[in-house]
Amino acid sequence: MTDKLKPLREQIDAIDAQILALLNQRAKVAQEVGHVKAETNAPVFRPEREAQVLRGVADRNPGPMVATDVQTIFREIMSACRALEKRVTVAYLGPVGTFSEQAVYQQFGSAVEGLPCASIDEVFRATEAGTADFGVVPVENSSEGAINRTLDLMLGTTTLISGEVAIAVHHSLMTKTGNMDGVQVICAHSQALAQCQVWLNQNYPNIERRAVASNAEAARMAGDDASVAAIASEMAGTQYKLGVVKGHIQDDPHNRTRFAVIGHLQTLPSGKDHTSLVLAVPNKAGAVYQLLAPLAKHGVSMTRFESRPARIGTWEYYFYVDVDGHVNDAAVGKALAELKDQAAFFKVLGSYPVSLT
Ligand SMILES: O=C(O)C(=O)C[C@]1(C(=O)O)C=C[C@@H](O)C=C1
Repeated sequence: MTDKLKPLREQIDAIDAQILALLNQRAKVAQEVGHVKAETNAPVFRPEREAQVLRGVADRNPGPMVATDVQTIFREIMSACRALEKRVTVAYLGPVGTFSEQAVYQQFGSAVEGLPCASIDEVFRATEAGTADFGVVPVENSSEGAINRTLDLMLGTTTLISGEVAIAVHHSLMTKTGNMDGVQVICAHSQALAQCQVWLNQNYPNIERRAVASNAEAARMAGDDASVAAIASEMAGTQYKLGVVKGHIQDDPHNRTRFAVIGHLQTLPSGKDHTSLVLAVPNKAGAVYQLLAPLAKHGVSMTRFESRPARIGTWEYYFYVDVDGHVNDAAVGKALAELKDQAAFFKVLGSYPVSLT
């Protein structure tokens, strides 16, 4: 056995030496890129370029490595190279261990400075003020729909959406002991309680449920008190030394949350982009139908349509619309110019590469 392993391990050692040399060769080039950017004050993080590199390696991957694993490795390589240029700071809805934090690493890799914030409002404030270079905020969940606070804050922010990232959201029921003995309350963010309600009704109908600021906060509370069970990610459970009572308790096994990366960067076209807009129309019959006509006219597909009350006491709404393409694309540009002419309110939230996941 060991006789057979030895030459194979020698091969792996030799390949690793080549990988290491190549990684550092790449890092030196990235440092040069960093110097060029510093001279012109150009942005270090370029989401469109990173998306193109990640799509490219998946397209060219000969196997047997799985394309998504190759992307994970290259995301980390770019993250480490980027950190040699500048380590970007990214604000997110904390504390440590939230799905928002997971989204930060999914988008930026691990060579990044995470800045946990107490609320979505604070993520916007930190990014607007420049305390953080970017912010990551939840936009919608596949089971529960829009994250209304994020939509409301998008209206008035000076930041732009420069990227999007979607992650699978798997909830676990966890306690200090790994069992439910003596548990009096199940804590989680209201979204997580809603995403697990069928399972909770079936399994623990008589235990009180309490909404808290975040799932990670619930995990922290459970770590302090054996009468509290938390619904959170296993990552948060590890953080607060919890045992898993039951994993994957979300009602939808394909539960996902999409996050927006906000910042001051106008992302360039990557070849596969989305553009987000907010619109309002005068309150009259057929107005919404007419409003969207320019999209059809110029062959621009709408990928999302969401409405929010304008909160001015009348039955008026803001419409959040995502379309395929980038504002710099001719068809999107023409459609948006016509939309703008008709709308009572019009704001482009940003154009950015379509999420890889
Ligand atoms: O191409 C660039 O602009 C780089 O800075 C290099 C690099 C990379 O490592 O490939 C790093 C950071 C950017 O976000 C994009 C790509």
